[in-house]
Amino acid sequence: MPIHEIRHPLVRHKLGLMRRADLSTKSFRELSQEVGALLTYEAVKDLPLEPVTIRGWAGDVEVEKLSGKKVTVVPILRAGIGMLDGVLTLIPGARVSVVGIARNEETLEAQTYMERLVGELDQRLALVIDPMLATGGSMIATIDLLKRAGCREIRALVLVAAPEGIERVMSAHPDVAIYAASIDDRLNENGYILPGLGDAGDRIFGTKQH
Ligand SMILES: O=P(O)(O)OC[C@H]1O[C@H](OP(=O)(O)OP(=O)(O)O)[C@H](O)[C@@H]1O
Ligand SMILES: O=c1cc[nH]c(=O)[nH]1
Ligand SMILES: [Mg+2]
Repeated sequence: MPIHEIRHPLVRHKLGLMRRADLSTKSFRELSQEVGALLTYEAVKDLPLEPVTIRGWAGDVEVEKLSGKKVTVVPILRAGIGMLDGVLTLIPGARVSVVGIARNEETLEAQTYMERLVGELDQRLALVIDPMLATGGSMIATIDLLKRAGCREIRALVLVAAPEGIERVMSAHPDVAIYAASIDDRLNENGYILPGLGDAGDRIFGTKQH
């Protein structure tokens, strides 16, 4: 499955604002939601529709409505929460499956500490959301557990992705499409994305140590 870098001017502008080191927590949070919504718009552009006839102002008219594809949004704690409301703005009826994963800052290994999935996963499109795809460990662990739970249709939505992480996810899960607002240059020696956004969880939750 391909990687989609969303090169829309609104996405590029908003992501550019997020890269400012002195951006407030409030603005970083708002922009995470906005870019999350714009990524969603792209990621679900093939949702199935069905025709339905309704009574319009000049008589009957055939319109299209979503044919009821079930969706679950899967925020990876913590930072994925920062995109959740943006996704739900466009898909308000989606069920939310929460996965808690923290990266060990020394080994960079993803450690799962919580898993609360909704039902009927075999019938749902899962949209996994996390601002950062760095080594790819957290995303792979999430996709692994969704597949173990029966999910067959999974898409990953991230604000920034590193080429190293994209490659790992694509080779572990070639069926999963990735939607990114930006594919950045590389990882640094601590596993942070360059130029990146810094620690997205800290910036969304305001836990950054000064
Ligand atoms: O691709 P990876 O190398 O796995 O790194 C990316 C992960 O790291 C960050 O989470 P972190 O572990 O810092 O947790 P947090 O969201 O609770 O801050 C980020 O939100 C991703 O989940
Ligand atoms: O650059 C990075 C890498 C992992 N997690 C983050 O929050 N930022
Ligand atoms: Mg963090």
